[in-house]
Formats: sequence, C-alpha cells, structure tokens
Amino acid sequence: MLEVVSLEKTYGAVKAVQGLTFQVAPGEVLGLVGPNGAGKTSTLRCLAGILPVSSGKVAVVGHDVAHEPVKAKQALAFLPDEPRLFEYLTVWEHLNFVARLYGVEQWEDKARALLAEMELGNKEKALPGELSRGMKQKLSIACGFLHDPRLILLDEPLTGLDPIGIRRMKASLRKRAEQGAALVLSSHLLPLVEELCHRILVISGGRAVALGTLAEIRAQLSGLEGGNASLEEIFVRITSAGSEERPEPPAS
Ligand SMILES: Nc1ncnc2c1ncn2[C@@H]1O[C@H](COP(=O)(O)OP(=O)(O)OP(=O)(O)O)[C@@H](O)[C@H]1O
Repeated sequence: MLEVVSLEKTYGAVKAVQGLTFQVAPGEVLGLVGPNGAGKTSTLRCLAGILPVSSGKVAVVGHDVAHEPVKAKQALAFLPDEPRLFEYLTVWEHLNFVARLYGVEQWEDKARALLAEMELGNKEKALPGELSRGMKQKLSIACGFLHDPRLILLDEPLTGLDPIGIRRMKASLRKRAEQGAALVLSSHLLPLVEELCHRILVISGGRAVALGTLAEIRAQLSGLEGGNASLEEIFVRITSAGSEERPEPPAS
C-alpha cells in the first residue's frame, strides 16, 4: 500500500530525513516514533505529497507521489496534529466540500455515520469557532475518512481528545486497519503506539534506528532479548544521546 525508498528531505543545510526505506501493507499499522526534531512530521508530509521529497521515492497503491500526485493523493488521507478547518463552513458543509473534492458518492449517508462515530451528530450546523479543540480534531478526522482512504497518515492523532474520545479513536483506527487500510501513525504516546501498531519505526536525527515488531526490536538489543521491555524503555535506550546500543540499522 505504501512503499518508501531512500527518502531524503532537506531544508537548506538541515538534513531532516535521511535514507528512509520501508513498506506498509494493507491492514497494517506502523508507528513512527522518535525524539523532538527526529523528522517524523517531515516524513509524514513527504509521504502525503505535501512536501516535495529531496530525493528517493514514495509510492501509494503503486502511484508515485511525485509523478502521479492526484492518483496517489486520492488514495490517502493526511491528518495533521493541528486541525485546519475553514472558518466560514459549518461541520456539515466541511463534509460536503470534501465529498465534492474527492467525488464521494452517497456522501450524506457516510457523513452522518462518521459524525455519529466521532460524536458530532448534534454539531452539524456549528462553525469551527463554536467547536472545542477536541471536536475540531474529530471533524478533521471525519473529513479525512470520508473518501475511504486506503492509506491513512496521522500526526499525533489523539492530541486534544478526552479519554472517551481516545478510546473511540483507537477503535476507529483499528476498524479502518481491519477493513484493509494501511496506517502510519506518529506519536509521542508510546503506550498508544505499543497498543495499536503492528510494527514500529524509530527515527532519530532523520535516520531509521530500528524497524520491526516490538519483539523483533527487543531481540536485537543485548540484555532485552526474550524479555518484555516496554517501548518506552527501548526508546530511551536507542535514542539517548551517545547511545551505542542501537540495533543494526534496518534494511527496510
Ligand atoms: N520548514 C522547515 N524549515 C527548516 N527546517 C525545518 C523545517 N521543518 C522542520 N525543520 C527541521 O527538520 C528537522 C525535523 O523536524 P520535524 O518537524 O520533521 O521533526 P519531528 O520529529 O516531527 O519533531 P516533533 O516531535 O518535535 O514534532 C528539525 O531539525 C527541524 O528543525
């Protein structure tokens, strides 16, 4: 569903992402974790075609994001950490607008179901200014899900949600993966990543420092093989300054 080969992103002299290679299969949830400034948002923006890559290749359902941007973007949804909404469109008008952009058939039924799923059923006529931070986040997610994306890219998806909202969102994300979507989720909430993600890509300084299931990453770290060290323990160990305990750099 997603193929990333030797992805590089530079901003002037800053090398934000260096040599990332990985794939995500249908139904798979990949967690993207790393310290502040590691390159997670830059990576997600390149995958979504929002930022041009400096070199390397990103393909979504076989469509190169640089050469077939419309086909690639039709198949994906990018949900940023800060919801970006239109000040003068109501909740319902947002969904109508997105439906027209993506040519979604029978969008009203889908929109109603999504608003119920996001607990926004009574907010159809509200403008963004009348919504709480968490409600804006849920509207942004509902808009992202409306065209049934096959690849869902999420940057800190649970920011601003209350505990019930977090639980519902986890269920929503799991449901999309079970229905065959591929998900890439960046978060500093390591227990969430551990719970939701099938595989984890740890990046530091723009480079991949570990890629695999939690058990696979543990198995590469001396003293942790066969144990049950949490992702947090592993994260601290392999991303701490001066760490020499990194697993072998992942090939893909
Ligand atoms: N527009 C930009 N111009 C110049 N440098 C940038 C720009 N955006 C990001 N960077 C730099 O690229 C590097 C990676 O930033 P990025 O936002 O991708 O990291 P991140 O892993 O998402 O961090 P955080 O966890 O703090 O959100 C950092 O060194 C950052 O300063």
